[in-house]
Amino acid sequence: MSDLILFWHRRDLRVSDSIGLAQACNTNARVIGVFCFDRAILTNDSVAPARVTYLVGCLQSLAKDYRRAGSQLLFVEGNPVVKIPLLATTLKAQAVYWHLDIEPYSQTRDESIATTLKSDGIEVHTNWDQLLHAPSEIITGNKQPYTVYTPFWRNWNSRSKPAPVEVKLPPCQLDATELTDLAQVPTIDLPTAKDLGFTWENPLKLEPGTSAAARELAEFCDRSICEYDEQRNYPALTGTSGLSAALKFGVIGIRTVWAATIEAMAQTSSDEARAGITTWQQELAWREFYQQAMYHFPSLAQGAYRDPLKHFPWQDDQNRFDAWCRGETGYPIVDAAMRQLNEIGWMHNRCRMIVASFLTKDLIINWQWGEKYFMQRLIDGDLSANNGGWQWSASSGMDPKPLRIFNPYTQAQKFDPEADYIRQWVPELKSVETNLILSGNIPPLTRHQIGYPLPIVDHSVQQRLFKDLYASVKGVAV
Ligand SMILES: Cc1cc2nc3c(=O)[nH]c(=O)nc-3n(C[C@H](O)[C@H](O)[C@H](O)COP(=O)(O)OP(=O)(O)OC[C@H]3O[C@@H](n4cnc5c(N)ncnc54)[C@H](O)[C@@H]3O)c2cc1C
Repeated sequence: MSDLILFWHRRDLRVSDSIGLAQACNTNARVIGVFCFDRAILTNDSVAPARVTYLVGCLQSLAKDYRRAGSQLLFVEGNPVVKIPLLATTLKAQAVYWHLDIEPYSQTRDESIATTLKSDGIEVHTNWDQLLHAPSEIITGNKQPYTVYTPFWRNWNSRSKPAPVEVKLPPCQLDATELTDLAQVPTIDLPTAKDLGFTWENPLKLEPGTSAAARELAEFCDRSICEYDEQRNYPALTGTSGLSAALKFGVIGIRTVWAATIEAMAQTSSDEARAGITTWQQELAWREFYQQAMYHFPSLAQGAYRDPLKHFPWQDDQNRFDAWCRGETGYPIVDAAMRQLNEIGWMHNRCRMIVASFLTKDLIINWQWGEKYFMQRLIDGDLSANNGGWQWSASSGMDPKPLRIFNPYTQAQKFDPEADYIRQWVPELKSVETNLILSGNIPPLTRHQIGYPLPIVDHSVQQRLFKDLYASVKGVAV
């Protein structure tokens, strides 16, 4: 055994505020980082080019941070179950450190790797890092996981939160023998997204790397955290943080993010501002709620949580689905949102709820089709948040209000009252009067002239049909 520790990066692409990396660096050992391009993840059909492009950019920035500290980040490619133990044994590492994850795939993979490493006499050190509270920490009085958000939030919010962790990454260079041995693994140069088979030509919603994420957080705290309560629902405004991709890949530590909210709170005495900050903290709690749900109920990843929706007679019309994907349903707010997703790989939360309700309740298409399409497009695509959002919208998930049907017209009237967002993403509607766009009463001739489709379904008819189908599976009228 050498005095070398490997820190395996996964959803923690940073060298600051990192619990495991701080622990590794506090030993007297040498520490280097490793990232594995997992072929199983990269070749499944739910990968978004924008997400891979962001990931590669973040890895570039992480490698730079290692170099700046006089250390290094290694890259390997293949099956981590094979590659991580192979790298550790080749370098005769004394230990491998990593952060725990809630996803079923990651847990199975990690168990297998831990078993191999231990049988090779290599220590394994793991910590929870991506959550403010580990899944087992926030449980009901009966020691059960929460299945309803509000009591989860009360419990979660009542607990003190850990402060950001200081990391002192020491310089570490591999010696000549270690460098020669690496050829047996082998390590690779950091590939581009194109090398990995993904092309994303449009600008990214968020610049990759820790500095950009820190800047975005600071700007959000200056610009809009205090007005978050009023602004977060208006997609034409920049009223949200835009940090979702950074949080998904751990480009910023969750403790750092929380500390920023506490600081913002300390700097204001206005009740409205405090309400805005609290509402944003509640979004961070939603993120943790869905992660702990996935951890405790991994079958969520496979399908509906609620019984009535487990065998729902979805209509699954491929042509309607394709029109939804392209943003050509004839419903302006739905089309604007889907085109935003297709063009920038991100969609505003209000619009995610609108298009998800439209797909499931108006087109009566299985929510899992939408869940997958989102994963194929989103820069922030994340199993637990995406699955939670889709199950919430489909009324199949952990939510006490079972049937929620959004009216796309009233949603647009309320949240895009000047149709600015709609016109931004559906330019054919630029010269159409606002009230016609918002009410859906754009005359068929105008639609024809500007090349904008007729509505592919009638909202009131479909809403009735959905309710009838729901009543038939539930056995009660709705
Ligand atoms: C159908 C549907 C699918 C979704 N899919 C994803 C997804 O794949 N990945 C993802 O990160 N979020 C997803 N969300 C949640 C939410 O839409 C995004 O987190 C948010 O729009 C990201 O923008 P922001 O960073 O500006 O958010 P902000 O409003 O600034 O919120 C701050 C952070 O809190 C977290 N957050 C906010 N809302 C939620 C929520 N409802 N559930 C879980 N976490 C939340 C995110 O990490 C977000 O970055 C989905 C929501 C719905 C309704």
